[in-house]
Amino acid sequence: MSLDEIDRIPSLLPQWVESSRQYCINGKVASYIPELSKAPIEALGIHLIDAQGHSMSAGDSDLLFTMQSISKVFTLILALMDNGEDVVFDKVGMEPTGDNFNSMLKLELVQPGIPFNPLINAGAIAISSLIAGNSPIEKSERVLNFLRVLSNNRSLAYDMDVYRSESETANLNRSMAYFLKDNGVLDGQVEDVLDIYFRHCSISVTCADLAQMALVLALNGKSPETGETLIPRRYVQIAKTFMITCGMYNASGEFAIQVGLPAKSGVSGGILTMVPGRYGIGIVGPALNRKGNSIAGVALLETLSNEFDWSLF
Ligand SMILES: NC(=O)CC[C@H](N)C(=O)O
Repeated sequence: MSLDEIDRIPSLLPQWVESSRQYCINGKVASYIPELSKAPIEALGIHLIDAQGHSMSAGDSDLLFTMQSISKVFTLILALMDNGEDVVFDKVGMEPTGDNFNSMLKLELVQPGIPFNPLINAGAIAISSLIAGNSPIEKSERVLNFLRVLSNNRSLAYDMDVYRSESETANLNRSMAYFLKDNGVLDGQVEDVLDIYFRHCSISVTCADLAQMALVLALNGKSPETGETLIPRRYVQIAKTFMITCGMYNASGEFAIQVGLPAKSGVSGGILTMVPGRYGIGIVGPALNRKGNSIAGVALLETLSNEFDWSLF
């Protein structure tokens, strides 16, 4: 951390959170998964950890929320570690869609059945079928354990209410999964694959958990505590590239211009981002903008990135 930042972040962060919080009223909490609609619309929290383990937080950083699409970054990494690049990129592409995360439009239009990338729902469902394990339960446990290691939090667990709520209402994801199965993209039973997907989306975290996971990516896969390699550098590179090109849905270009950091958002209002080599950052703000990203969270990141010149570009 540069001296300037050490001095300024802790004192400025609370006021930046409060000024960004005012955008919440222009956003909407997701409700297509009924349980998510219970989230507090005015909440905004942030947690930052630097490479030396110093942490800072402000606002509602203790709020628990589900990872949702943020988990897709880590199932991609685990699928790469389990199968290698050739197998994974046989099932999913490497390109942004420009469409909504749950769109089916290009699934049939371009290369039938092959999702454009692993961060849209269709791509992440295909990735769920590539997680190694002898049973759907074992596969889900491997994902949860991987995230427990990366977050350095052994008690990470599912939010079963959100899990059930999504599982009961996921007609669109179900239809995509059956379409993928029909095109030979999914291995195994469709419902088993969907169960793995719903479970990893419903892993419950705080901003500190996201910041810790992000810090591992910021350090190119190394544990901040022990220096041990938790993820091969090549797979971190792939994940970070997808975060830049597709991590903020079809607002990824705008986010790259305004903030310029690899990031992944989720429909519960979480954002995981990092300043490579320096910080892991976790944010929550359940009020979403029209593209589905945390409206206040994006505003807060724009302020931070501009103040400290964090853009990679
Ligand atoms: N954008 C998201 O976070 C979407 C994840 C959510 N579980 C879904 O499939 O719809």
